[in-house]
Amino acid sequence: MSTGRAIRTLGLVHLYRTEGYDVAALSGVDLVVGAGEVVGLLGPSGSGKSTLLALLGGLFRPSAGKIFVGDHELSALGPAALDAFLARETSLMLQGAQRNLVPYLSVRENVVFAQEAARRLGADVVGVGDTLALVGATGFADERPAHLSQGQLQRAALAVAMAPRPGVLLADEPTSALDRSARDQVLDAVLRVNAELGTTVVLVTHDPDVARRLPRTVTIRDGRIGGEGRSGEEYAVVTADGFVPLPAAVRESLPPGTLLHFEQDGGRWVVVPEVRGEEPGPG
Ligand SMILES: Nc1ncnc2c1ncn2[C@@H]1O[C@H](COP(=O)(O)OP(=O)(O)OP(=O)(O)O)[C@@H](O)[C@H]1O
Repeated sequence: MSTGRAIRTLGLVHLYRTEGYDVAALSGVDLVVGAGEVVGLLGPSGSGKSTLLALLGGLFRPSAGKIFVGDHELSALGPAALDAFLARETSLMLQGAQRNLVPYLSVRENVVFAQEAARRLGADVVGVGDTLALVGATGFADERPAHLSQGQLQRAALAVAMAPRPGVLLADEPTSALDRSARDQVLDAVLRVNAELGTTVVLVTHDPDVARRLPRTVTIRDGRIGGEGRSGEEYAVVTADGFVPLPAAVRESLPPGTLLHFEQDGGRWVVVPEVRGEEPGPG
């Protein structure tokens, strides 16, 4: 049985360097995901979700900041040690299930292929049949990707991701473009992986129905953490440098430049906007 690994990022910044200008995809993300937790990453298109997931999966290194998976800081590992660590501990399901599968191999052969690659890098892998059964892929294990539905492709990609029994599963929109029944089957499979193996899961989604089934969601906005949802309750999150992004509804009623008082009321903090006209005049 695999043991989920905790994830922690500190001041994560990522710039894409393109010809002529740089794009700041992440501008300081401090995120803690507990071992064995399931977290959904939400946010508008272009807010930085895929970039965050790719950095957690070691696809590329951050421009600044640190990433810890379990006790290891990824940027402190050299290339060979990083490859071996990621092969054992972290699986990244890329957006678009087919990108995770070898097209001329059956689902079973894809899982065997992934296991062999992981074993060469030191992973302790278990039987293929168990992995296929875990994600509900036994019934189409001998089919090639071209013969599978979109939902089956996602479960096949999940089987490949789980082949090395990683401590962390990262999934980029595994339920997008699926009908409701296929979406529920994929989400059920991901949640079963978490429940049975204790794998830590971070999953990007745009789907409010998927988000509602997750115990915790983190919203990325403009490359930062813009808020969190816990069992349906929405929260603002204080960043490591003391900033609090205002929820969208609050922002609409507080234009830029609004002055705020923070007043203590028993055990609570109350935020009181300065009423216009009460500012002290000159002299
Ligand atoms: N390879 C790249 N080169 C240059 N800019 C990029 C690259 N990849 C992403 N970006 C930019 O970085 C920002 C964050 O992109 P990212 O794909 O992480 O967002 P996202 O929240 O996952 O979006 P979506 O929901 O549309 O997938 C965007 O402004 C995007 O245009």
